[in-house]
Amino acid sequence: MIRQERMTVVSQREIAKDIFEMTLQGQIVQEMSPGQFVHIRVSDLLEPLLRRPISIANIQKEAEEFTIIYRAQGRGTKVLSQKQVGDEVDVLGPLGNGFPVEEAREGETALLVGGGIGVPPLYELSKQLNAKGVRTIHVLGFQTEEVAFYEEEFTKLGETYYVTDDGSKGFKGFVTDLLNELNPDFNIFYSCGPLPMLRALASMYEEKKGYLSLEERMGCGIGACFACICKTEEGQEKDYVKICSDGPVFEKGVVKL
Ligand SMILES: Cc1cc2nc3c(=O)[nH]c(=O)nc-3n(C[C@H](O)[C@H](O)[C@H](O)COP(=O)(O)OP(=O)(O)OC[C@H]3O[C@@H](n4cnc5c(N)ncnc54)[C@H](O)[C@@H]3O)c2cc1C
Ligand code: FES
Repeated sequence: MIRQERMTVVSQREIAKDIFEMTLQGQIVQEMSPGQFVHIRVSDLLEPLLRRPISIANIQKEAEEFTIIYRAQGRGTKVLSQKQVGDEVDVLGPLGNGFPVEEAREGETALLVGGGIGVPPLYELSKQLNAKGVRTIHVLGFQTEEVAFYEEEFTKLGETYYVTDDGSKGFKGFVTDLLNELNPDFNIFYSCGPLPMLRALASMYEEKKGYLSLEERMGCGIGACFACICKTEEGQEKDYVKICSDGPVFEKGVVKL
């Protein structure tokens, strides 16, 4: 069930250049699953008015806490990065349909491919896959070393590779270049990141089962304003989907990339 709650900031730290990790406490954590997102009103003032959509990166139900990882780039996310421990934040969520963890079976291998600020939702996904006995391989792409994060966290969960545009950390190039070299053996893939990366993966692994999380500019976040519509591939039930309420995660082949 979608709810609006004033959640309390329990930690906030900069984990890479302009990349912040914020943990919030509140009751809606109980409803969260990997790949879903929250819609955050960053200020009680009139400006900035629109909420910002941010993925759920880590869920700790017992403590009623969840974590987001976000890049402070524009007006809204910069305001968010100034919040202090004890401040309250207006959160709407959890929103959307997340990654189907049940599609990977115990003993199978899942390939998780992330790019930039598409990496955060893969962390909770990997935790839940590992908890049910699925082996995970993580391939994480960033522009440079200074904006890369969570190496220790992902490495604890499975085989982890970093890829940077300039080679400052790990492999130099695109995640697809590394995947061509690695040629990993896996049963299913999950991915979140920039559209060109998702497009390249979908055509590279045409014969595999895969799920892609899409990012689109959003208004309401709950399916009411049509700000986030995308065309579907031919043969689909609907001609378009709303990323916020039908997604953000779709099976490969549903949305025209
Ligand atoms: C489902 C979903 C999950 C996301 N998860 C994350 C995450 O985990 N971490 C993270 O850093 N970012 C994430 N993003 C992107 C994030 O929402 C934007 O970077 C952020 O809204 C930009 O706001 P701003 O205040 O920095 O920029 P501004 O330029 O001030 O934003 C102006 C307006 O444009 C919208 N906007 C700008 N860029 C984007 C974008 N790329 N996607 C959607 N709306 C945008 C904002 O929501 C706002 O309404 C996600 C986006 C979506 C749709
Ligand atoms: S953001 Fe309003 S319909 Fe998706």
